[in-house]
Amino acid sequence: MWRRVTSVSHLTFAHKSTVNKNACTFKCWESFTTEIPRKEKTTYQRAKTPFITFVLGGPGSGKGTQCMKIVENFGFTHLSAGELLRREIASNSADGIMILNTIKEGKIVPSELTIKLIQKEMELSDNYKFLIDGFPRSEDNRKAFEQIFGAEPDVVLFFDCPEDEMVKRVLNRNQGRVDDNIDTIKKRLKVFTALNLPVVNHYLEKGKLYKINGVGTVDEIYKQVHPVFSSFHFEQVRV
Ligand SMILES: Nc1ncnc2c1ncn2[C@@H]1O[C@H](COP(=O)(O)OP(=O)(O)O)[C@@H](O)[C@H]1O
Ligand SMILES: Nc1ccn([C@@H]2O[C@H](COP(=O)(O)OP(=O)(O)O)[C@@H](O)[C@H]2O)c(=O)n1
Ligand SMILES: [Mg+2]
Repeated sequence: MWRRVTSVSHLTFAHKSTVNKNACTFKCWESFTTEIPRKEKTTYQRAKTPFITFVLGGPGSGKGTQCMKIVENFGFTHLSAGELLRREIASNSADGIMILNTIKEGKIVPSELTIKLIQKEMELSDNYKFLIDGFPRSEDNRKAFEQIFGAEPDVVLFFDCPEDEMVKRVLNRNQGRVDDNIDTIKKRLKVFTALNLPVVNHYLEKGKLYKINGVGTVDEIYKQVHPVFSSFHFEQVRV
């Protein structure tokens, strides 16, 4: 039996907060003690602390595609920073035009704005497992997240893919995105090398980085991803 907990600011990130312990609140679920604890329930479920995965990689490296498989298998909530920004453009918000121009130029939207959108989605969610896809894309993104959330990610996935493969995939993506053209992709690749790789190196040094070879079929790549999450002993949604 499950009951909903509406205010859990006292639980949030308390175990790993270094900056701002009460910065963010979440909804989550708590089990009654009358239920016999099942063996596979994890420390994370019992502690009810958010489990945060950052999903990094260049444009077209396969982040979104692999996130869908992680959601299917492990029940994560997928938050794509790019999707949240595109949704903001579509809603004609005050920042819409600035976001659109930034995306067309392949540049990075101000961190506080992107983090506000991520934070809102996390607060609306009843889940505690989050995939934050396409974030942080710069050291500024990373530092602002740590400052605002008072926490670091539990896992950082990095999809390593050669530029020519990424360009090919983006140009074939066919989702009507304003940035899926050769001019923007060239700019995005430069921004990726200059701003995103330092973030990758940061997490490598911290021992949190799982580097995945992003070349191969979707299933071949997922075979490398799956053990990362199995090792945390989440209940699998689907085998
Ligand atoms: N392993 C793969 N091999 C070939 N194409 C892929 C692979 N993974 C994803 N794609 C395709 O490449 C494009 C970019 O993938 P996507 O998941 O959107 O990447 P990202 O989110 O990193 O930009 C999509 O059209 C997707 O269907
Ligand atoms: N943290 C982020 C993520 C995306 N973005 C913007 O959104 C664009 C598209 O991001 P995305 O994650 O959807 O792109 P893909 O890597 O999926 O192709 C980026 O090129 C940036 O302009 C950002 O400014 N900051
Ligand atoms: Mg994507």
